[in-house]
Amino acid sequence: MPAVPAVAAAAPSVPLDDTLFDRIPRAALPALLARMPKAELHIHIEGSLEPELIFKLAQRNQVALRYASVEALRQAYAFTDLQSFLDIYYAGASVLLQEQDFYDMAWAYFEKAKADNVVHAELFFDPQTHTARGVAMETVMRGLSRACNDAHDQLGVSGALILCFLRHLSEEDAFATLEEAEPFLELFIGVGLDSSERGHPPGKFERVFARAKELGLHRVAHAGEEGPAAYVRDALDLLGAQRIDHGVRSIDDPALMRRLAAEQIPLTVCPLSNLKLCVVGTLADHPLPALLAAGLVATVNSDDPAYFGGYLNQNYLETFEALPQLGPREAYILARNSFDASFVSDLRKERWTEMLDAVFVEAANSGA
Ligand code: HPA
Ligand SMILES: [Zn+2]
Repeated sequence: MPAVPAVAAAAPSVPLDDTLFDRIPRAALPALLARMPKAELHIHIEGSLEPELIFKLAQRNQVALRYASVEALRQAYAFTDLQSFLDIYYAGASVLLQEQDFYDMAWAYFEKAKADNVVHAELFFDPQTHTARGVAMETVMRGLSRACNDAHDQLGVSGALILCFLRHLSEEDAFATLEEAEPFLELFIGVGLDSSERGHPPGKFERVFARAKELGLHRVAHAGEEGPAAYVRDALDLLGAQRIDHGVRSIDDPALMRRLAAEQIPLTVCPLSNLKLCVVGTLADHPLPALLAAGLVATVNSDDPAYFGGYLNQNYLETFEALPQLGPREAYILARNSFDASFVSDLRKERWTEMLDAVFVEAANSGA
């Protein structure tokens, strides 16, 4: 018996007939990847803070930085693991103080998302990083949600917010954060779990995730990025996670792979992040093709694009360039998966799928 199920059982239906993908030459892939509509489901909004904006906000708010210039800061972006990145990421976020700062950061992201033909983004934010510095929960919430509203109205990109608990902090701190966020329940759609994974298993947050469920919130969790496949199973069983962020270490556990495929649990995979944080040695070694071949609902995302070398289209482009197993069919499936795995209505998913189908039919008919 094969270790994992075949792809056909779980893959989304494809437009028209399957030969459509064969009519699209590989040379047309970069333009197609860029042009196709897509959703982004794993982006830490604080990780979209570009060095230029960090310096601008530092000046505006009179915050001292450890780096003398934009160039010096950028040069520090050489990471050996998750923690080496997180240290710089939290330092960068220290310039965010006013509602307008959070707005400016999120608006800058939405402009990049629009350019990448992202139709919908579900943004993680880390309130504890800000409330610990004396910034009010309301300041964070209002700035980010105003940017989401304006992105919808002015750019036609929809956005939703997911509040992440920092897993290196205590359960008590997470509970206090959720309580502080309760007056703003209409401004965010779910909770997540991020920060240092090793030594902080999902079980630590079982009760706070149960409370989030009671409040009617969606639940996602980072698991299996640096931590073991067992953390993915714990995120499902103990936290009731509806999506797994990263999850690439699931590849080590055939039984878990079968479960993820059977239950169609989406994984929000971030290839450039995995490369920059040394989760994989090269993109050519990335498990994305194996995850897709096993019938998992894998998606491509940027994680912390200002730190990891690119926004969403750059992730697609570099990943497809490095992995010849990925072609037009996989591009279609990844975009479809991004819609299917999002927390929106079936009607909206259908609309985006029709747009996606039209782009692929046109690419097949023009042979380019
Ligand atoms: O990739 C990540 N992993 C965990 N926590 C994070 N916080 C921002 N990015 C990440
Ligand atoms: Zn992440």
